[in-house]
Amino acid sequence: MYGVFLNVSGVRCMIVGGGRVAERKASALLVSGANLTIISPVLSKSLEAWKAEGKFHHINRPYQRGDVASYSLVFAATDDLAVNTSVYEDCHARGIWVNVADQPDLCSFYVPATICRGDLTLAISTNGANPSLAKAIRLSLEEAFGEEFALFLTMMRQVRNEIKNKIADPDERTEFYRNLLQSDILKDLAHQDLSFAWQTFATKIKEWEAHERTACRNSSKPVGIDTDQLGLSTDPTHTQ
Ligand SMILES: C[C@@]1(CC(=O)O)C2=NC(=C\c3[nH]c(c(CCC(=O)O)c3CC(=O)O)Cc3[nH]c(c(CC(=O)O)c3CCC(=O)O)/C=C3\N/C(=C\2)[C@@H](CCC(=O)O)[C@]3(C)CC(=O)O)/[C@H]1CCC(=O)O
Ligand SMILES: NC(=O)c1ccc[n+]([C@@H]2O[C@H](COP(=O)([O-])OP(=O)(O)OC[C@H]3O[C@@H](n4cnc5c(N)ncnc54)[C@H](O)[C@@H]3O)[C@@H](O)[C@H]2O)c1
Repeated sequence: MYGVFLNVSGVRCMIVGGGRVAERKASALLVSGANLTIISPVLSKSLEAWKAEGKFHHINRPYQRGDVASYSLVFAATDDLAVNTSVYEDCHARGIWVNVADQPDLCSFYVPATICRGDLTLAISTNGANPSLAKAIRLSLEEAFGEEFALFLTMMRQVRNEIKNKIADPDERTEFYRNLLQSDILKDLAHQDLSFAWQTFATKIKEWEAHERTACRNSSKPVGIDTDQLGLSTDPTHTQ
């Protein structure tokens, strides 16, 4: 399997079926900004509520052959094997990417269990072998990856260009980020302490600049962050 993240914002997506599985797929698609249509004679309670809020277009009848024609991404999620197979055949004939809830062999893609923290997305797949394991791993990782990662990425987005300009060499940048992640910055953010986090960031930039000046004065030394010289431990449990 080849993992990708799809930009479905505004993309015409269709779900055939309106039960529990359709609801789970719809929820993730709507959060991602998909232009969603659901074909089903019956909708679950949550889907009815989202419909009332105008979140998707509902075609209130059973699937008819060819309904998928103008869609880019399709999910067959009825409880009827024959209907799901027809949806697959219609998509396959038109080169449309299709997910078939009850037949992994017919899927052109699987939906992974996902954790979203702002710009961070973690996706877990078992290649269809055991979705329950994917869910269990998601639940355990959710504890380890809190909202601090969303805050961290918001910060990094803001300073990305500045850092690129300041630290032009890609290897040095990698070293800088590695070093930054060994600092207290994520702990600061876990306590929602943004000003501490920015201070930690500023300290790391100053340390890099000081090192850069030293490197320029002593041209026989290779340019790069020497964590020993800075007194920084490479032990990830070490805190500054
Ligand atoms: C990850 C997740 C994403 C999502 O759907 O959002 C997802 N299934 C989830 C949960 C889940 N699914 C099932 C159970 C009940 C326990 C069990 O039977 O195992 C539970 C657990 C629960 O509900 O607690 C039953 C089930 N699932 C499939 C079949 C058909 C078959 O295998 O034949 C059957 C048997 C139906 C039956 O026998 O009637 C097939 C697929 N399910 C996939 C994804 C794809 C493979 C993903 C991978 O690579 O691992 C794939 C191939 C197609 C697809 O749907 O994309 C989501 C967890 C979200 C989360 O909570 O994090
Ligand atoms: N992939 C997964 O993650 C996963 C998980 C659990 C179950 N399943 C399988 O997925 C299927 C759906 O499960 P569910 O729990 O959502 O079922 P469900 O009974 O809750 O919902 C089925 C839905 O399909 C609709 N439907 C039936 N015939 C239709 C037709 N001709 N056209 C359009 N809609 C039609 C029904 O109105 C209903 O809304 C089952 O076959 C189940 O075995 C897959």
